[in-house]
Amino acid sequence: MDTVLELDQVAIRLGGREILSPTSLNVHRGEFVCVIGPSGCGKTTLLRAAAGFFTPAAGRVTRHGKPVTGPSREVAFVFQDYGRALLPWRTVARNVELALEAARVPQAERHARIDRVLTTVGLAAHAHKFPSQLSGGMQQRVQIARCLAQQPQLMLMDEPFGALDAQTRESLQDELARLVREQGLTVMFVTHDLEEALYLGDRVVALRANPTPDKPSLAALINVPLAQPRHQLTTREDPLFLRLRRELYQYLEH
Ligand SMILES: Nc1ncnc2c1ncn2[C@@H]1O[C@H](COP(=O)(O)OP(=O)(O)OP(=O)(O)O)[C@@H](O)[C@H]1O
Repeated sequence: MDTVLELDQVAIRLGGREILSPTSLNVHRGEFVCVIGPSGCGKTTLLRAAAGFFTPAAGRVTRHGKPVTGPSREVAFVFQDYGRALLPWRTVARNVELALEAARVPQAERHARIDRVLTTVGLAAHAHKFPSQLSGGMQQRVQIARCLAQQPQLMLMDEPFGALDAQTRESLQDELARLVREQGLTVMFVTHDLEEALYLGDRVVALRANPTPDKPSLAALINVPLAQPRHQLTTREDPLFLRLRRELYQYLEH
């Protein structure tokens, strides 16, 4: 199996406190791994360590077998706060273009690439609008389009749908799942919503807050062998979904 990301006994200390106790985890190509856990348990910290934003106090992070020493253009980050992630004075197309500018893609190739990713997320007709003219869900799709334009090896998503209403959240979940299937994306996705993690993930990592030597950060790592494509009604009613939900709930409680 092609391992994109490997965390080997990674510990993170911040402000003199061990936020993440030694944690090991592999993410394979084309895999969707969700990270859940109570507020403050270190989900974002784990994602940032994977992105190379933090130097681990112990252990090592490797991508395709090479040590991660800092941020890379091969990794795209999607933030919950789309309002701050997008530049309000740039149109949708020009916001997507930021990724191509950073990658020094020649001007002549940019238009076609922008058009392609905006079509992928259903925003081709809105290319010339400004973020303030779009709904929250559409703005989040612009952020996702910008990441796709980057053609990353790994997409790190930090509660990307946390600020959206329930209906928009469900349609974006399905859109993201489709993109991942069609484009073979590799995703690490943080959420505090256990059901969202099970609905989207091939595997779910559960972290616990306040780790101790006998209760480390990694509370559980479970496989989610639910059939693809998933469906908002039938998947969530599937007895396996309900059993895994109960299992994860118990891990997080204790
Ligand atoms: N730069 C930093 N310096 C010191 N402490 C930090 C820093 N960044 C995060 N922390 C602390 O690390 C802990 C974990 O934070 P993190 O944001 O990773 O948690 P989380 O699980 O993503 O939380 P939430 O679900 O609330 O977003 C928190 O107690 C936080 O206060």
